[in-house]
Amino acid sequence: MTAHLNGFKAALSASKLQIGLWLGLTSPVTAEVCATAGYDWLVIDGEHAPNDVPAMLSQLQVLAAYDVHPVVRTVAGETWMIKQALDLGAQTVLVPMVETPEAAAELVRATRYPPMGCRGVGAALARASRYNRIPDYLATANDQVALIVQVESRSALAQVAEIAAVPGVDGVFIGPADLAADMGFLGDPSAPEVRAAVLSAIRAITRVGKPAGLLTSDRSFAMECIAEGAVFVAVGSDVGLLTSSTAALRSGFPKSI
Ligand SMILES: O=C(O)C(=O)C[C@H](O)[C@@H](O)CO
Repeated sequence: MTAHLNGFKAALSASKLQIGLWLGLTSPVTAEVCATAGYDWLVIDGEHAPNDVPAMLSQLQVLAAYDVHPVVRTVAGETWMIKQALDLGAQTVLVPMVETPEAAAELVRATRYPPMGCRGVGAALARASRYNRIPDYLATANDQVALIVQVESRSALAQVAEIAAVPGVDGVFIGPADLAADMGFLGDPSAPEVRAAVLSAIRAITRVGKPAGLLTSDRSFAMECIAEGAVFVAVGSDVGLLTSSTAALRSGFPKSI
């Protein structure tokens, strides 16, 4: 019996649309508020938000009570970072700035136990195995772990089909902000050239039978990407929602005299 099925991985494999939200506030309280809003996945962002290991752990613990899938984004694709995220209990890891199929293959190895990979065995101490209370954790972990790689440069985009096709890559996320920067549109992920590149990448990923994903807070572009075949689409962030709604609320009242 597999005690911890990765429903998100199964949904991606079945091309079942998954709508997500970015978590950058590092709070288990706000994570729990977001967990009851109806999203399918929530990204605990360790790349651009100060989500350190204790913060990741507390958010993973609160999210476990809800029907939402936590995804942990590591700062980079270092084997030790991935090992730490998986042992914390993340079943799906998102790794930024993946440039080549070879790099993707190394990341696959980092997420899987031998003989498929090189993930270090520490289940006896790890929340991932519920501290060894999941009897078949080691035997089933490789099948339940999901690796999502981020493609977010012109050079990576040129090899996106090859990256997507790497066995063990369970999804490819296109990063519009970094792709825009690399394309010369720093700060403008909505530039027509960037959007065209994102849509082209979605088609290429889908053609090799892998799920494509992205983050965009532009609803019309999100719907366009979904129509193009995107499967896992994050549509905003807790930070963005808080900054915009707090300002909007205040603007409805007279300025302080
Ligand atoms: O490049 C991107 O876009 C992403 O990878 C998502 C961003 O990093 C996210 O933090 C929003 O800025």
